[in-house]
Amino acid sequence: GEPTKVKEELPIDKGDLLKDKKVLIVYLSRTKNTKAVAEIIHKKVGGSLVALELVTPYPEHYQTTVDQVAAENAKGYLPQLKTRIDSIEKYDVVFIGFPTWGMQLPPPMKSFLNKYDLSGKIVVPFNTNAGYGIGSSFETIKELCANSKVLEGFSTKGGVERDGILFVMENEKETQVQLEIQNWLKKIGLISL
Ligand SMILES: Cc1cc2nc3c(=O)[nH]c(=O)nc-3n(C[C@H](O)[C@H](O)[C@H](O)COP(=O)(O)O)c2cc1C
Repeated sequence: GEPTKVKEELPIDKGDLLKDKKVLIVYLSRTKNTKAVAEIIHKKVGGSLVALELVTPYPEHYQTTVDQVAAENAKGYLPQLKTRIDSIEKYDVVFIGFPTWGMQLPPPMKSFLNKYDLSGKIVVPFNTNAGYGIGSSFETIKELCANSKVLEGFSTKGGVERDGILFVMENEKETQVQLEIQNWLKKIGLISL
């Protein structure tokens, strides 16, 4: 298949935890809210930005996708990833971004964490959701990254696809989320300004 697209950004003001560290930001996004959060983080910490893609994408139809995800979660099914990360071992800090799906970590992220060994790395979760929160997703990351240092994650309200509200990361919401991300990255020691 075609190679995975990786966007590169230079870091601006690395905090102590990021000095001499290589950053990877991997995210899953259907309606681009988590993607927008990933891009804000990328601007602030630099590194490589990668969108997680599947061999067989989920359907366009919302409820069909909800039902498929529920079935996959029930069976522990791990969908096959199209995305391949070149030499995961070279990264020290791995951001993991995803929407809440069925109050869980989405199956593609379970696939990612099953496929790539993040032992010894710093793992940083981030999330968007329809207002019902992160569910069990951050806990699942801790379980699947038992040998990583999992930092405090970031979560914000994104779209509500069920109600036809898709992308919301613009105007005042975008400005607000930029500020929240700035404060969060500072709090966990990844940026200094
Ligand atoms: C299959 C599916 C299941 C979802 N389940 C939940 C949920 O359990 N709780 C919640 O708050 N939002 C849920 N949502 C809404 C998304 O988490 C929310 O719209 C998010 O911002 C989407 O991120 P994205 O734009 O990066 O795809 C679900 C969305 C989809 C498509």
